[in-house]
Amino acid sequence: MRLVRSFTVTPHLLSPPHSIHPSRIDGIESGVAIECSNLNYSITKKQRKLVPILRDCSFSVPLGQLWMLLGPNGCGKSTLLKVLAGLLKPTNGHVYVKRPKSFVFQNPDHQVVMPTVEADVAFGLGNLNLTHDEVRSKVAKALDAVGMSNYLQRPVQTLSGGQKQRVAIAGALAEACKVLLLDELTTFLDESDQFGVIEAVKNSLGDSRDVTALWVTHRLEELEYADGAFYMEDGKIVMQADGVSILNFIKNRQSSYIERINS
Ligand SMILES: Nc1ncnc2c1ncn2[C@@H]1O[C@H](COP(=O)(O)OP(=O)(O)OP(=O)(O)O)[C@@H](O)[C@H]1O
Repeated sequence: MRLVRSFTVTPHLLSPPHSIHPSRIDGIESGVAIECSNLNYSITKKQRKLVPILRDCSFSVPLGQLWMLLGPNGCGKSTLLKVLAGLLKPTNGHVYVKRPKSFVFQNPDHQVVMPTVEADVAFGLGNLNLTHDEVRSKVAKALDAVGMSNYLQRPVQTLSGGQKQRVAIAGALAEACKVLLLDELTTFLDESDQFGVIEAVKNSLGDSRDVTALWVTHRLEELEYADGAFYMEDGKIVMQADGVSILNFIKNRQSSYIERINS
């Protein structure tokens, strides 16, 4: 498991009964890549006081789609993504995420660990007993999916933030990842890098749509790329809909908030 850059979460990190509902193991057949029901996550503070962070979250993401997760600062987006990745164990409720799954971190400077693009994308393939040609072929295919084929021998320190994110995603794809969990990748990026990364994620879903992505963002303009989206507030999923409906919902909420503070 890679703790820096993207990492593929191995099955043993998720232990039933908290993480997999028995009746949902067949989620793959029903066309679902991610599914949560009544998911709660709380932290214990001083004097054993339980503080809820995620409250009764129920939602699903269909296979082969790019979904986005939005909500105000501190509403629980990153925590939810970490629960889906298996980094945090839910307090109760059920989680199903198709495997293998990879989590890509926000900071592009934490994404790449090897000196060249080729070495970095090949990094996770080391234990798989592959021939040199097989590794090269997987690396080439993954870099093609994120539009970075011409960067094979580039030293990673010469890449932009968005290019580093794309290399991290290629690393996950090379490892045959089926679900990408992407935590605010575009926060530190300029506009061209931002849309380069979104295009790369869209392309990563593949022609056969066998990869699914869940993308946490603050940037409303990214919603036009989404097949669907969630809006969270105070640890709850408030709405699950298409990108346009979520966009309108957030804009209405922002307008009524501005009206309230101006009145
Ligand atoms: N280990 C922890 N200890 C105490 N509070 C925590 C812990 N982890 C998360 N929280 C709190 O839980 C809430 C949700 O945090 P989280 O980072 O998931 O929100 P977020 O929606 O991703 O925020 P942002 O958009 O600012 O990144 C916040 O109020 C945060 O302070």
